[in-house]
Amino acid sequence: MATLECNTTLKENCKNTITEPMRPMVNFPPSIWGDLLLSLSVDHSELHAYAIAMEEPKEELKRMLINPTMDSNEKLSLINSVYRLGLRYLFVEEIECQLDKLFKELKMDDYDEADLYIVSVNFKVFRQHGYKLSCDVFNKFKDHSSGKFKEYITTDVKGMLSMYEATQVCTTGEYILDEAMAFTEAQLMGMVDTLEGNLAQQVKHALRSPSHRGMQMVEARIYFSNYEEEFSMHNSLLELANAHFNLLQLQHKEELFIFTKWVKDMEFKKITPYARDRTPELYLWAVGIFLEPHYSHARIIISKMAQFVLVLDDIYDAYGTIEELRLLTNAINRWETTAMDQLPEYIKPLYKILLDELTDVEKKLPAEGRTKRVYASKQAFQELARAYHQEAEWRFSKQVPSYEEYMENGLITSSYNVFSTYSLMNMGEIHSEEALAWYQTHPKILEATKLLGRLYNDVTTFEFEGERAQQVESVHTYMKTYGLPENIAVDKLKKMIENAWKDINEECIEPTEVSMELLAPILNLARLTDMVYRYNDRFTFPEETIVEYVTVLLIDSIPMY
Ligand SMILES: CC(C)=CCC/C(C)=C/COP(=O)(O)OP(=O)(O)O
Ligand SMILES: [Mg+2]
Repeated sequence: MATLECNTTLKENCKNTITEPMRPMVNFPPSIWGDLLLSLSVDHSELHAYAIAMEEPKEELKRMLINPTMDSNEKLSLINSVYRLGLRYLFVEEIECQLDKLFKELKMDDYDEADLYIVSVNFKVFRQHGYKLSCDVFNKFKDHSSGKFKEYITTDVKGMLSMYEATQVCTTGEYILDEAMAFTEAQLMGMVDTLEGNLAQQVKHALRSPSHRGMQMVEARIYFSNYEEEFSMHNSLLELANAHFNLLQLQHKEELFIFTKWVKDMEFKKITPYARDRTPELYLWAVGIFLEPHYSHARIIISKMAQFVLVLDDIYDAYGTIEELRLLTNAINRWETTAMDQLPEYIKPLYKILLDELTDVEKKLPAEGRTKRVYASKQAFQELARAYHQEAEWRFSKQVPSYEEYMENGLITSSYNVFSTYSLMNMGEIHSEEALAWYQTHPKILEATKLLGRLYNDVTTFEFEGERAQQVESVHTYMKTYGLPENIAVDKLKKMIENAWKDINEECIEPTEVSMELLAPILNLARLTDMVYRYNDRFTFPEETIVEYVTVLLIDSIPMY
């Protein structure tokens, strides 16, 4: 566990500080990776071999997807597998065209004879691709005299698992889905220890992380192992998914190497020894936002931004004195090399890297409308620094703000404005104009994702951060503002997290404000939040889950079939 300690002898490091610094210093657990990451190497002939291995099965799959004679349930199940294996981006047009057709032709009585599994898969597939199939399709599984779900479905484990997965795409006011989520979750939890084989693995994983809320690449890897019987009869899908996973892994490995080398060359360990050392974990964050090979440049940028967010977060709430933080905020607001003179010695190198690197990122932005994009990117960092600083002022003056005041600031300290800005600005020429205009309207999906990020982080970490946070987090501000005990406040905030998910889901239903390609990085940020904060702060304490994910996603390949 990280421990909290104060250090009173660092005056010599902070020449501009007049008073004796009392630092809220935290000993974060060290990185477990050692030099392994710098020994990662990629054989380009292997990359090429996987790309070749994908060609034929990809064409075969296109033919299958547009095959007019395939049964509609079978087709939707195939599209489900394609989605879950992280392959959707390869078949966007074919899938859209098929779903359009199937959705238009759909009649509610088509589902009269369908079982729970089929209804649930169809429902999830339509919703995840933006088609609002009514939740009334689940009415027939309810006994209307008792108002409860029919008893017989509890014996259909596969159906209940599928229903549980389907409820994750629900939107506001769909009460039957709220009930179904609670019902299936309780049923599955009650029986998980009695299950065997793949089904046991599937249920265990879904309860740990439902697929709609999971990180796509993790979900794809798990689906590949646990759901073989759902897709392996389509040989081409099996071959494609196998080669695709390994291809992505090699590419991601190479990018991780580049990012790791940058972190080392910039000497972050030396200049920010107080901060968490989380190189592959940060890179995983970037893979979570963008999975596709063509977003390689964006992934590297996101990783670097995450490194800056991480060290800024730790300097603002785990190391800096309030005087130092005032100077730092002021310098970030000025955003010019000469502002460095006003900074304590130990912060100078960090400030210089931040300015240099962001200037470099800006130079690589598409030329058209660059000025506006540069402004938005810089603003995002300046706003973040001001918000971190505001939190620090509250803490240092032992002032607990109202919940509303805290959250107005807390949406910014979620840091998701930085991630979404840099994601949207670096998706290439085609998207950047549309992205910027949309982003400036404060889209609901982004606001909901920021809320989710702030609340999930606080609800999960307030106990650990207790002393250091000085109650400047959502749980205590909510308790104080509304005069509630801790358990009730936590329940209310958890409800808000669920509501935020509903808003996010709603924003992904047609007609959407922008294309799914622009919504995806924001939806993926919400998914990453779920992955990191569902049970504990897996970012600060990565040893349980994140280490496992880094290993399966970036180190171990899947043997070729
Ligand atoms: C979202 C990502 C990947 C950002 C980089 C790392 C980071 C700042 C994690 C949250 O830390 P925290 O739990 O200390 O946040 P806070 O101090 O805001 O509670
Ligand atoms: Mg922090």
